[in-house]
Amino acid sequence: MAASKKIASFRLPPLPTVGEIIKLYNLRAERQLSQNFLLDLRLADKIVRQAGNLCGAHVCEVGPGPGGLTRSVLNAGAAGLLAVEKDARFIPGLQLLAEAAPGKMRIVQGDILTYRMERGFPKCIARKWEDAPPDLHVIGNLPFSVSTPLIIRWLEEVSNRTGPFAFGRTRLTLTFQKEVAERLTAGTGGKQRSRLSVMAQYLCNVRDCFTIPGRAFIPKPKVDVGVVHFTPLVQPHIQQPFRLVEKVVRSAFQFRRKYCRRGLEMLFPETRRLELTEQMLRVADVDPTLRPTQLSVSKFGALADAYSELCARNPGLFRYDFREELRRKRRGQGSDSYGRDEMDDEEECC
Ligand SMILES: C[S@@+](CC[C@H](N)C(=O)[O-])C[C@H]1O[C@@H](n2cnc3c(N)ncnc32)[C@H](O)[C@@H]1O
Repeated sequence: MAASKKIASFRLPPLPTVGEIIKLYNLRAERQLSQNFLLDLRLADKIVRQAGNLCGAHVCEVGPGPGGLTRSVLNAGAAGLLAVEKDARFIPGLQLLAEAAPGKMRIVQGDILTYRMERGFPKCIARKWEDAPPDLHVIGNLPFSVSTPLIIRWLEEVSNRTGPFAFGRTRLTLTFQKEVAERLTAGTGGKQRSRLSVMAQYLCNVRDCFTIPGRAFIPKPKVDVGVVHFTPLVQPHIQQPFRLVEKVVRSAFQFRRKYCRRGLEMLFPETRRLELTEQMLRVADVDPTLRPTQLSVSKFGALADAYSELCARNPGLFRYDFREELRRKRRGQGSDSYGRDEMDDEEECC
């Protein structure tokens, strides 16, 4: 009890402000690296509060940059902070923070896309998947170009219980372009409902915490920023391998504004397309005239189960890729109108 109180009351000693650190080390934001810094420490505290109680917790901060969020994590009483930063220019400023919080902070200069987080924390903090989440949090304000591929990778790792999820149901608190945050949290029938909504929500409890206006960052990005919190579910809503679920969901959203049947057809080779699509929809009890945005996660679960059953009965079906078939057709017959129609209609839905 006394120990946790001591941790809770930790405050960083007086330090140069984030703005002063930026000046001191000449840390001009690199536009091509989409660097936008948060200087307002009250906002940084607000983001960090979304993670929950960090007293005595371990935290991996991705992309600490000049250290605004880093200060908030340390002041929230984290026992151990691992900061993974790609840009070497930020390391001296981060070292200043590490010295001000002795024994609490480690800095890794590296790329979060390749960093092996399993190795970053002591094994003793791991919890069983069914238990409460471990005292490990991932927090970050990353460039949008990194946060979207990263969340897709982390969702796959949730399903495989690897990476940060080798320790249990590790919680994530991350920033995204506002529109992506809305997609991640959009419910069935919602305007922003997309592939990303289904993939995130079948594996995690996803919470859209709040929006930060772009003007809060320096330099100001063109869009506002959404803070999203993820807690992996004990039992995913869909009990099929991640790659299979992704294939079904991706196909359904291929033609976002059309009946879901239209996209799902692309799971099957042309010769058996209508027959197998009809079978899948019947077994899954899904109305073929619903739009993909109108399908709930449980309907996607029924579709994934039905598709898995069909794959078990039709060897080689899972490997079928309609794009390959299109390419073959094009090579054989030149560019045919069927192929062009298919590709023109595709939409970016992630
Ligand atoms: C949008 S800035 C935010 C900086 C700081 N967290 C803040 O809120 O002020 C993104 C930071 O992530 C770093 N970064 C970008 N890509 C990264 C990657 N792949 N791995 C680790 N850090 C990365 C950038 O160098 C930069 O410091």
